[in-house]
Amino acid sequence: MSAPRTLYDKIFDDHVVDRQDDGTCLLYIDRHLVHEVTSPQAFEGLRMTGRTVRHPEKTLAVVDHNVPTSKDRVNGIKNEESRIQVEALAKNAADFGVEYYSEKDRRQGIVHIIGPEQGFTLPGMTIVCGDSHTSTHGAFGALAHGIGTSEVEHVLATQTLIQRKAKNMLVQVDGQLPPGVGAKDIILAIIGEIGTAGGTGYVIEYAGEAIRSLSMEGRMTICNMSIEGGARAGLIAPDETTFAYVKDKPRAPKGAAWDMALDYWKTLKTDEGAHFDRVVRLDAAKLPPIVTWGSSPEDVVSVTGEVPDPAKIEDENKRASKYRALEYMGLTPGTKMTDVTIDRVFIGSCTNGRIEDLRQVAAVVEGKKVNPKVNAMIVPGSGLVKAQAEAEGLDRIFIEAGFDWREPGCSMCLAMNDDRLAPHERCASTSNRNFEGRQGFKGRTHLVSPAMAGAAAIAGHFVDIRDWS
Ligand SMILES: CC(C)[C@H](C(=O)O)[C@@H](O)C(=O)O
Ligand code: SF4
Repeated sequence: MSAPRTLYDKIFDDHVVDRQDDGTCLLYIDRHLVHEVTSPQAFEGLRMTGRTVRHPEKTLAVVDHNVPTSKDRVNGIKNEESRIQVEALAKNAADFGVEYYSEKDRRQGIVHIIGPEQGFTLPGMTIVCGDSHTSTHGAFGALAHGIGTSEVEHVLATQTLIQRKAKNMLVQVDGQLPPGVGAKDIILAIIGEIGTAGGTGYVIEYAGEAIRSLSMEGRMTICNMSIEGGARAGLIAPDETTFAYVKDKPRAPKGAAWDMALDYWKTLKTDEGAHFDRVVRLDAAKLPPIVTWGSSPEDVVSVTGEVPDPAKIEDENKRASKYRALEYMGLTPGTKMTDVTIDRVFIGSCTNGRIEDLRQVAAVVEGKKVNPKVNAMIVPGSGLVKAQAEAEGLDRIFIEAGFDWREPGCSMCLAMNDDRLAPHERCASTSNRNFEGRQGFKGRTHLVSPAMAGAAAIAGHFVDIRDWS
């Protein structure tokens, strides 16, 4: 009998092409997603050395970061820098024979949303993209992580990647979530617990009753933010929820191939007694809705709590950095989070731009009006999410409430396109990063769940969604 292995061990082992004595491995890569920001030099490198893309059919390219989210984008992208990057990807994809979704394609969207939608993301696979939130795809029990541009070139040319094995961490979330508390609150609570460096050197497997009860959308929200907890990848073992989501997706296996795939996918779980280098436990039943107060995703507080006082932090450097965060955010210790007013709301991103997220927002805002002091936008994560939302009439609910209903893209998750905060504007955002300047120069970001963002848009300040009616 071989030693019991974790899910991560199994997927890693199944993809090793070569292992050196020092532990350096060459891993086979099953799927490569490409976007416009981190691929131009990679394609240029291939061109300069006269190489081709080794497996174009295992590569999928899409524009997301730079595309405007306004309706008139079909008439061309006005911002020159953005247009150049978008045009470069279109050309590179055509030259190298890679399938490409342009901003005019209804399948276009954020790279981490379209992979799963197309069935390009499947359990047991190794998946890479020149983007840190590639960890999202781990929700399917795939080993998925971000890579740098030189690695993008390496994968394009060889369909392999040089890797060292990471350590195993188990995050066990037991119990059932209370009403109004969701996947976003779980992952913010985990990051609050382990810190943004807590996962460094690990691949995290999320397990436990609360994780099992989540939809694929919720699981993607969790795995998406693994990188914010310092881990390069997060994993959730595939189960019936996963298989039901994947079935009949355009690129999912069909017929006999489906049956064979399913037999394999069912083996993708951590063996009884497998070793984890670190175990973190959380009780879902005790979780409140969470809001970040600072400029790091670990700066979390319950919505019923107050802006914390850094004076209580022992470590001098940490204390100084939290004072700086307070100043940047324009907040005073002791202020109740529900007294913090907001100027903007951003609902979207690869963390929370999927159909279930939008349904949660609709349930909260239906029949209500966005606070007149708030500018609120909803950006579907993909063209297919948008079409689904419109088929369900969610767009009507949003528009009638006074939300701006946009075209798909990364949008205000990061200030790389026209959607951005003005200096000092305060935003309730469903995205994953609240770093200084992330949503615009001097912009102030508070990370929250979709339901909490919807409620904040109506109220004009943070509210405890558990009291919402
Ligand atoms: C632009 C890209 C390289 C970046 C990432 O890697 O994550 C972006 O998607 C982000 O969320 O900051
Ligand atoms: S939505 Fe945000 S986090 Fe996701 S890929 Fe785009 S910029 Fe990165």
